[in-house]
Amino acid sequence: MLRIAVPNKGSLSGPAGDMLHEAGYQQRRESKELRVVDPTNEVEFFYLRPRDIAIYVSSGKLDIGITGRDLLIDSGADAEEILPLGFARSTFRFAGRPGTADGIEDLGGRTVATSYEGIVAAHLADRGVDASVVHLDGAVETAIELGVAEVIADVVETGTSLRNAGLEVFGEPIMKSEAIVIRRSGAEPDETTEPKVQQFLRRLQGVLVARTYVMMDYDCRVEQLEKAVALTPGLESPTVSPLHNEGWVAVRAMVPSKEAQRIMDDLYEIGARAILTTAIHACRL
Ligand SMILES: Nc1ncnc2c1ncn2[C@@H]1O[C@H](COP(=O)(O)OP(=O)(O)OP(=O)(O)O)[C@@H](O)[C@H]1O
Ligand SMILES: O=P(O)(O)OC[C@H]1O[C@H](OP(=O)(O)OP(=O)(O)O)[C@H](O)[C@@H]1O
Ligand SMILES: [Mg+2]
Repeated sequence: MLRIAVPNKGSLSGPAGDMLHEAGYQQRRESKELRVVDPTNEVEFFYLRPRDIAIYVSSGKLDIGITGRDLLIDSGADAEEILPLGFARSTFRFAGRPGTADGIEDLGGRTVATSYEGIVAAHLADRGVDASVVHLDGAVETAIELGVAEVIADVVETGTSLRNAGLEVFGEPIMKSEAIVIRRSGAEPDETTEPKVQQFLRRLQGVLVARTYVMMDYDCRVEQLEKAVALTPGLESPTVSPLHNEGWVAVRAMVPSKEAQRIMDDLYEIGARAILTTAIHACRL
């Protein structure tokens, strides 16, 4: 059985469970379950604290795990990213009261509060800045008002938490993060688990593609086909079928969902008709 670590709480937990469910895996029914065995797919899921997942995976006790890129780097664990998953996107940044600092070069001799001590200490050391780092478990924004630190380094998504605390980001972003699949670094591919790992990754990739692409169908005149195909090149190449009406063809291709409306407008402009899109529920590329 493939042994997989899944976040049990926090921002990663809900979307990770949804993605695994969409990929056809059995998931826990209530949030207190620690382990789920999915015998059909020969997979066992362990629900663990997101921060601990890289440690379990690097120890080799679990084959792969889902965590945040920032958590992986912060842990310093010997594990590597093998697939980005596109959710729990955030940026890790310095912030303080307006006017506190313009960049990292102003942080010498000051105190930075953070839940990601590993990332912050390494970033400061890389740039030769000698600042103290105070570790806090969460609600780091409040550390400034309460005088524990002058500066914080934290996860920023919408910026609402910072605004509510009267803080502003400064300097370059420290890193960009999102949910990722990880495995032990430099692990020798194992004959029995490797095919299962690859199947798991293909399933998740299928979900990512189904979420970001739609299927587009339309009819167009043969003379317009080259222009139409340039607008909808598809992943390999579009399917083109003859229509009963001579001089017309039907075209079918996958297009990025974000661009679907613009592509439909452009196709209409060059004379394509009966343009429609349908959702993709699952796929293997
Ligand atoms: N508001 C957010 N938007 C997007 N991603 C976030 C957000 N807050 C945290 N993350 C991401 O979630 C991961 C941290 O998960 P973790 O469960 O440790 O903290 P959390 O989501 O803040 O939950 P909690 O603080 O309730 O324990 C990191 O990868 C981080 O980048
Ligand atoms: O930019 P925003 O959209 O406001 O999101 C970022 C905030 O979300 C997380 O906090 P969470 O609610 O998890 O509380 P925590 O600080 O205690 O972890 C993170 O630590 C930031 O504080
Ligand atoms: Mg949090």
